[in-house]
Amino acid sequence: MTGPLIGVLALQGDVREHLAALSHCGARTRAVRRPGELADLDGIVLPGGESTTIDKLSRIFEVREPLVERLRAGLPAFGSCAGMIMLADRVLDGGPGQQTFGGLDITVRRNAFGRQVDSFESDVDLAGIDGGPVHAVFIRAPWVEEAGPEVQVLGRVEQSGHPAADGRIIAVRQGRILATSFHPEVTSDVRIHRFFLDLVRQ
Ligand SMILES: NC(=O)CC[C@H](N)C(=O)O
Repeated sequence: MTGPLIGVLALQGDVREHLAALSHCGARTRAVRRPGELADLDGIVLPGGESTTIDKLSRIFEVREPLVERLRAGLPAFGSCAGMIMLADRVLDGGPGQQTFGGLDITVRRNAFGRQVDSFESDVDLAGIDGGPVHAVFIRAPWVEEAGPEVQVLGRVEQSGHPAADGRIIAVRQGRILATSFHPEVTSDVRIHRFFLDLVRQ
């Protein structure tokens, strides 16, 4: 049996880390830069990086429109950090003219944790992820400020040592779209990638 074919949008960001985690979990992978590379994908990962840059490059590479269409048509997707921003229908504190691909009925706030807690790590319990909390790495991360009725909240920051961060939504799922504020791809814990592959196979 061959694994599902998962693309990683490879315009900017931590593409290699996602490719490695997906391969480790048995997926076939493809770095995606051009529209034609979307054709036969079973799912796509939008990496962490810089959402304003990914937005601009997606238009320059003319991959934005076909990707938005595939997402609307139900292509399963997982976005981490900047990838979460790209999947959000609404962004607060976006760059000038910043656009997203959309797909998740959420409002995200960019760089939400602010200067005091710019980057931090915290153990978080996530619904649907067995085997104990996930060690979450946040790097100038967004949080989910509002989530629509179809969105399942999978996790929040708890007891991080940063009162301003505690209680904030940092992992969500809507149908077969998954997003985390943090970067599972920079740790050796592949449970979230496995969870995504289970969504793809559903
Ligand atoms: N680590 C990240 O992906 C940071 C996201 C970045 N702050 C953005 O706005 O896109």
